[in-house]
Amino acid sequence: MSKYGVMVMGPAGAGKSTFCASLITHLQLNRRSAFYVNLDPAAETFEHTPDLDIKDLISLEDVMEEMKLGPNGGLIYCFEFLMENLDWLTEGLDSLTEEYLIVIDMPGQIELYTHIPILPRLVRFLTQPGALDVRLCAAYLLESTFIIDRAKYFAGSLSAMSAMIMLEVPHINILSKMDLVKGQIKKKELKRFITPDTSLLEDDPANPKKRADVDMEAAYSAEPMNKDAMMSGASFQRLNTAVAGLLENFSMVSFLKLDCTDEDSVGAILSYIDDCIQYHEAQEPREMVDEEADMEE
Ligand SMILES: Nc1nc2c(ncn2[C@@H]2O[C@H](COP(=O)(O)OP(=O)(O)OP(=O)(O)O)[C@@H](O)[C@H]2O)c(=O)[nH]1
Ligand SMILES: [Mg+2]
Repeated sequence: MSKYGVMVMGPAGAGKSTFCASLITHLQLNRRSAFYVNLDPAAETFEHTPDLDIKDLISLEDVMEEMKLGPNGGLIYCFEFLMENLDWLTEGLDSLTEEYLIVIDMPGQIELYTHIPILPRLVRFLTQPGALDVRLCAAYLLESTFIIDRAKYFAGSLSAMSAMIMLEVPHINILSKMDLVKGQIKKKELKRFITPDTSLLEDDPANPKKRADVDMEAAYSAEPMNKDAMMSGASFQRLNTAVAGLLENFSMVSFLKLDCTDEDSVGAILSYIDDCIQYHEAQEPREMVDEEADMEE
């Protein structure tokens, strides 16, 4: 019997835990079963108490103190420890039926999603047929305020693509906190950020080529004079163009929009997740389940 789940990932502060909480509330309101797994050993407060919490296995505080590690090294240590104690996950998840949506809240350290091979191993373990066999969807959150700074938006999109390629499970990318940009940017303009491509750099306000008030000779001259100039200099623009071109060529990243304060928005994302993992195909018709329960009584 398969299980169904979503792994919520993304950089620090992207809104992962808030999304997990809104998703669980939405599932509960719709009479669906959720199982909340917290894999962030640094998380302290929760809107919904986790059903399974990595802190019961290992504490980041203890690791930092005993191993003399900083928060990032400590987190990697915690994940390595988790990988050596996967029975803990098996025991926690084994009895779940296909009715449940397992919601996994991940930490925000970007190292986890880029160059350390722990996550692919964890995902392979969770999805392994014949074992836990979780049909897993990865949801990668990026904060929508990033779109104001094109360079940040492309860097974030690149990390989303890197996670996508690394994990090899159905994947959705989400621009979170849409309520923060809705009033500030026109709808038509917002639409352009659904799929990252090089055209977004053509009218980048930070691109000196596009700014009449910038002395072009100076902007493209050899050495930047200060940090701001460095972030808008010619080599930086070339780098951004290359990154944007890469994203366009791969044509893998596109974003769904999420506003956690809006129930419909959370519901729409849940529909995408359900489709990705074919959740509904595995469910018995609800009426039949209810009837059977009535007959047994
Ligand atoms: N306006 C608005 N704020 C949000 C939204 N989602 C999250 N936030 C805020 O963003 C901040 C970070 O949210 P979290 O959910 O803790 O983010 P996270 O990705 O879990 O953070 P880490 O676990 O530390 O990486 C909090 O102050 C939230 O209240 C949203 O949809 N709209
Ligand atoms: Mg969090």
